[in-house]
Amino acid sequence: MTRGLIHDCTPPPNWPESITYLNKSRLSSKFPKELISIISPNTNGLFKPKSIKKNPLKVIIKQIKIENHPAKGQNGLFSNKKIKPGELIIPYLGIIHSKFILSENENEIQNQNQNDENDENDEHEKSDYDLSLIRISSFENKNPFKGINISIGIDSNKFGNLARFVNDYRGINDLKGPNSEFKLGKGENGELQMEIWSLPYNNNRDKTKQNLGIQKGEEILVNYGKGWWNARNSLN
Ligand SMILES: C[S@@+](CC[C@H](N)C(=O)[O-])C[C@H]1O[C@@H](n2cnc3c(N)ncnc32)[C@H](O)[C@@H]1O
Repeated sequence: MTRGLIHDCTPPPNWPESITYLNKSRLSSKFPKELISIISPNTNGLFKPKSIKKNPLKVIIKQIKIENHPAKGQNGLFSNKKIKPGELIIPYLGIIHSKFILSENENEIQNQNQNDENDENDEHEKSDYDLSLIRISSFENKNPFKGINISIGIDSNKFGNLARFVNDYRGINDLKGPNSEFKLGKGENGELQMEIWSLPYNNNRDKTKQNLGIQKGEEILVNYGKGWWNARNSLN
């Protein structure tokens, strides 16, 4: 039962009952207001993303039943229409959160912040649905917290949209590689957002082959990056 979950709008078919469906990202309740203008420079210190439109979406959630698929039994993101090379497939929505990474000489602040933020940081660090949005180094002019490095991420572990179901190509399409990629983009109100795009170039080993885009029924596959897999493998 979806008791207690307040979705932004009616979730798409096959949406899991325990996850809140979003049509725009939300800020974590602990997100510092000083950082809002960095992720949303045009909205006078407020975070006001527009809802994503349903109609242009060309992707669906499907449970994976393919025998030798490494994520068999889980869900994946699949195209239900042809997607051209270099096309925006879907923005990656979730909870936008921040983490202070303190410089060596800032121990005092580190201790002050530890109590309040540890629980939430832990939650996102353990999430398999957390992506980095932007990092701001301690000496950048736009950094309102001088001497502190800031990492802003987006986590769709408990709140998200279809994009949270994108799988990595490893073990699925090793020869061809990914057909899509994560790219930093901007929403309608100029807010930073992570997006999934079809690859604009030919990723096939055979470079004489033309990139025909993603065919109807194909799984959308990205490269999570070696760092993502190394961090998980070292935990096993
Ligand atoms: C962001 S989620 C992707 C959606 C997930 N399949 C689901 O149903 O919620 C990341 C998780 O998907 C699985 N996954 C994604 N790509 C994979 C791959 N190439 N091989 C094995 N598992 C994969 C892993 O369990 C990983 O922790």
